[in-house]
Amino acid sequence: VVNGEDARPHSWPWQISLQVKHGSRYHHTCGGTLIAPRWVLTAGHCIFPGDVYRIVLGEHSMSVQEGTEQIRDVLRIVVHPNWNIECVACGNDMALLKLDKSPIMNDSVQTACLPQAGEIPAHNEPCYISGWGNLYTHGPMPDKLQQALLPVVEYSVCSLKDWWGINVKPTMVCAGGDIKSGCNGDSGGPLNCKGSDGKWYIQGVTSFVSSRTCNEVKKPTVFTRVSAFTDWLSSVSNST
Ligand SMILES: CC(C)c1ccc(NC(=O)[C@@H]2CCCN2C(=O)[C@H](CCCC[NH3+])NC(=O)C(F)(F)F)cc1
Repeated sequence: VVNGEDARPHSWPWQISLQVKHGSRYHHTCGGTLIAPRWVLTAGHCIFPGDVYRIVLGEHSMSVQEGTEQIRDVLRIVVHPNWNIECVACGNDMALLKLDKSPIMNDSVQTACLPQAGEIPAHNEPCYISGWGNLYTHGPMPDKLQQALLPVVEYSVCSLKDWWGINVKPTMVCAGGDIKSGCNGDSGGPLNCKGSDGKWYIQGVTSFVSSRTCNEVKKPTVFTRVSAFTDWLSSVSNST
């Protein structure tokens, strides 16, 4: 997250760290969201066949064992059938990970709310991106979970030719577009938007930013729009 701030610890209790095994050690590779006791939602582009993953829940500082961390193995990975790593502009950048067993739900680990099917976040709706992605392009990873307020940019603006043009689809959500943005390592994490009921809904899964610089003006962070995939999400997470 570029130009964000330390999140209050565990204030996004559905945020997870997806970690990949290299040799004998695991390291953070993507964010994700706990959407059901045994299911984590992340980005399709975070998943590489043959890699071994684990999920860390209740995390805040990567360097401090706070005692709130819970680690789970991944039993099954379901990447969206229409995700194509060669075409991030085509969308469908989503994957579901089934945990070997449910984490203990507490103040540091909770499931997130999913939006209604077809619900479109309004222009300028205040949403927060959260993640342990780079603090700036080619910059370091933060130790503590970061967050930044990214106002939603409606599709009619985000698809303008000097914005994302045809690279953005209606199955995506744009947010930000000035000095704050997601950055590499925030992939797969949530776009947290407060509903009129005061609850936080996951309206997006962090998908892409400008390949020139994470916080390029008129290149908002682009998210997979969760409300376009509610049928797929429930069909998979209700399967065995
Ligand atoms: C739509 C198309 C023109 C396009 C637009 C932007 C990009 N961005 C990028 O490639 C930049 C550079 C590093 C990774 N990256 C990204 O945007 C990667 C997804 C890459 C998937 C494709 N390989 N996502 C992230 O870094 C993010 F934002 F989710 F945290 C790639 C393709």
